[in-house]
Amino acid sequence: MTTPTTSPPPAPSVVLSGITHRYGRLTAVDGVSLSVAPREVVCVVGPSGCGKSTLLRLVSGLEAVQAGTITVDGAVLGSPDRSLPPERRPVGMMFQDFALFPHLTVAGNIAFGQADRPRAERNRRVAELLETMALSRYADAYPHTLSGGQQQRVALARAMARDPKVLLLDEPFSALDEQLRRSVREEVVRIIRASGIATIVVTHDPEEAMEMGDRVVVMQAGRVVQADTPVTLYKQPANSFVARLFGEVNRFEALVQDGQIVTPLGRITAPGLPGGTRVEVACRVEDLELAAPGVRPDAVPVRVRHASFLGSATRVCLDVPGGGTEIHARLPGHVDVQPGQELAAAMAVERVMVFPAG
Ligand SMILES: Nc1ncnc2c1ncn2[C@@H]1O[C@H](COP(=O)(O)OP(=O)(O)OP(=O)(O)O)[C@@H](O)[C@H]1O
Repeated sequence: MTTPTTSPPPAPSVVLSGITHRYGRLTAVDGVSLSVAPREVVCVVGPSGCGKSTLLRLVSGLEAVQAGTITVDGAVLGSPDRSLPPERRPVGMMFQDFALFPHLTVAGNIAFGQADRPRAERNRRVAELLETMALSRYADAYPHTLSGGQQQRVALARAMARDPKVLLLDEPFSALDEQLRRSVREEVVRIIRASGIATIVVTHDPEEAMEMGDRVVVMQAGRVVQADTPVTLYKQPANSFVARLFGEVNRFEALVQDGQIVTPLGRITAPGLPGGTRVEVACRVEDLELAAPGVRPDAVPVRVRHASFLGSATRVCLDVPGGGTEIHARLPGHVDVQPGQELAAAMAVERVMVFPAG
């Protein structure tokens, strides 16, 4: 019998280790370690000011590393005592305002920054990228004559022109309107994956991070709170902040009593938690189940406050009589409920999350 073999995961291409960065007295990045493998897309997500862009600026060389090390394929790009200039780093960048040069054609924009390459090699690479991006027929067009999505692809081609080992995208789609954003995003991810380049995408949009990232790194106040696959982040968030980032939740503060947590929606068991522990119980709106009164013994009476039909789902706002608690449910499709209607609500206990009270 042969022993089944699994191929080892690829060695990380870019490795950030122990990165701390201060602007004066403000610590923008605080002890961040992160690695990205070839072919991997890692999304860094978090609220404004949590240090996402600073991380990218450190990798690109626009900021000098103060503490920690950044390597690509084992070679040091930046550390407190060694810093490769930005233009010598094997790093491609596409930033928010992907400013194309208006006076250069599409081909000229892509060729920009390759001046040190022999002309034939440069032309070959430009033609290759034009084809990859489905832009060949626009080679001689000027940027202002292109759609937003096409301009985005030119910017991506420019970032990839020097065959970087690492690609950095900072809020790459924020200039596009909602409709265009989705299709351009899909297209860009397809191109990046086919290229095999290790990619870090910074976004403040959790849905965008889940859609694009093989792994998503959640940052808060300069620190990595959790780095995981989108599914793990959603199902096993490290804390309440991460849980709320990836979807609307009902939250209750409660006390553990005799191995149980008493919530406005009934009791749940709390194995291993000592009595008197203060906890936060979080239940996603889609994990709140509604039934007619009296049907489910585990459900508590609730009253509909109002309901909104959202197309693919109905969001229902409910009162739990007695405690003054307001809760929300999100039910698939169109559900016909009326304000004032009496119902019963229960949490899908197997998916309820319990965190230490903040
Ligand atoms: N050059 C600078 N000088 C001083 N403070 C800065 C500088 N650049 C960033 N900061 C501060 O560092 C913190 C992190 O900024 P950074 O731009 O990395 O965050 P971010 O998560 O990318 O935010 P956003 O999503 O708003 O772009 C913020 O408090 C910001 O005000």
